[in-house]
Amino acid sequence: VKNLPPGPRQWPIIGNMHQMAKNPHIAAANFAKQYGPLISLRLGTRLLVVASSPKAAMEVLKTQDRHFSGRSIPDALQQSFIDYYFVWARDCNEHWKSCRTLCRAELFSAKAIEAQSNLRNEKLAHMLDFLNSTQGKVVKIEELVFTTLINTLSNILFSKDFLDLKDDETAHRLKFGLFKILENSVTPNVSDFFPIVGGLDLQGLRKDCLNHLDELSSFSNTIVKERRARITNNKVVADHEKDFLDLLLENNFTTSQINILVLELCIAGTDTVVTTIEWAMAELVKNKEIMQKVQEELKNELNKSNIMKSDLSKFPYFNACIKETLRLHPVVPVLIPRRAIEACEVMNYTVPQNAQVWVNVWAISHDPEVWEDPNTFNPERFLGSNIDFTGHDYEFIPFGGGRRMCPGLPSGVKSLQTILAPLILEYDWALPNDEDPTKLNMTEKFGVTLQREKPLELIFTCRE
Ligand code: HEM
Repeated sequence: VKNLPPGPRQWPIIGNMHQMAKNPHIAAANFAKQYGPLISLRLGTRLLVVASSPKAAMEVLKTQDRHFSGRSIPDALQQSFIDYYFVWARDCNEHWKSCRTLCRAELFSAKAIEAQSNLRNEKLAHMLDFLNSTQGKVVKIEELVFTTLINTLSNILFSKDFLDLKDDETAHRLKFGLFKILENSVTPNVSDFFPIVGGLDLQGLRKDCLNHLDELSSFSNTIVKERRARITNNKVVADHEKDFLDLLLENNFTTSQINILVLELCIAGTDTVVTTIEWAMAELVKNKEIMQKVQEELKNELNKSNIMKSDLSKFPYFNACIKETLRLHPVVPVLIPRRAIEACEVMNYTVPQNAQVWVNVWAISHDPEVWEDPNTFNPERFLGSNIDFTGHDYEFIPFGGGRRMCPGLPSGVKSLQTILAPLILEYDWALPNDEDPTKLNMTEKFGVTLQREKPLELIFTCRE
């Protein structure tokens, strides 16, 4: 193809694979410094185009949104039976559209979020009770938050808890399974780079995914079957008692379609929020003055008895801390890769059909030409600023933008606010073994979600 975006020299057969191995978001950011905001790289037979400036991001997510609305299904998810399709892994087809429309109306609209608030508060109260009973002990933040989120979600979907806070083992199994599906689908896979060997599944990722998909489907399978039986027995449920499962059944979703959508929501809606909360808490432990400031802001108006009923979006500094966490630690660092469904022109270059396209949110967030002192956690930068993550300010796009933007944004933000606020207001946090917070290790580990290399552990003490 003529007129491709510029990029580093490509080696025979492997192209640039060896240069992108460990931290591809950082490698791509470094190439962008050398070759410009739109670059091309080759990973085996696959062409990868990376957008790394607000303008290039706008071209991908707005100007050419339709052209870049495709996804490539990772080989690990190419299962032989077609019912196993993840909405995020598919092109914008009819099923994708109906899932998004239904989710938007029934899970993520302002009305839906309001209707979920009692449930959310109930699960939050369980979390705080659990913390009160483990005072002085080391708590793994990811497990605590994961169980709380999964139970909130499973109640919204099915009116049932999936997990028990005291049952580490099942929580661990579920979390591990969800994580493995996600990890397998982004692990560099020879089958993706050289489709000619795809059928061989040389790394066994496809098989491993299938095993986890099967195991995890069993969590929802039984529930779906019971519900179908109830409907067949003509048990009438009042509209206000219907949950998301009732709606899916009314909309003629098959059991496999339901299983996969549930899994999808669990994968997309837990890891992202858990990781962001971990980063936010790590930054607040590390930056004592910021923590004091946000505590003061919340303390002025909130206490144990009114916190669950309050509108948490009205606390500017608290929300600036959330935004700054999403800026400095964008949890989906290169968005979910897009695929060009047709060739198109971007910034005077040609992006051929089927090229994979990344928007390097991490690079934009860490670019000193876009953000002053970009590596410092400084919530103040968002005070008095209109910049928001709604997908229109291309310097700050942690939820992506355009037609494939994260549909779960309202729910994700609500979870971040409702989980963080009581933890900040009601507890003092300390690191285990009297570790010095200013020296807390902040190393990242690349994946679909940019996690902490070392999971965060804290000891909570109730504040008076
Ligand atoms: C801090 C929280 C979250 C962040 C930062 C986040 C970020 C993202 C990003 C960057 C994308 C890709 C967008 C693109 O390609 O332009 C995405 C897609 C998606 N997210 Fe989220 N997300 C979060 C929470 C959630 C929640 C709570 C749910 C649901 C319960 C969810 C469901 C989805 C789904 C289904 C997609 C795929 C959309 C599609 O392909 O059309 N996310 N998210």
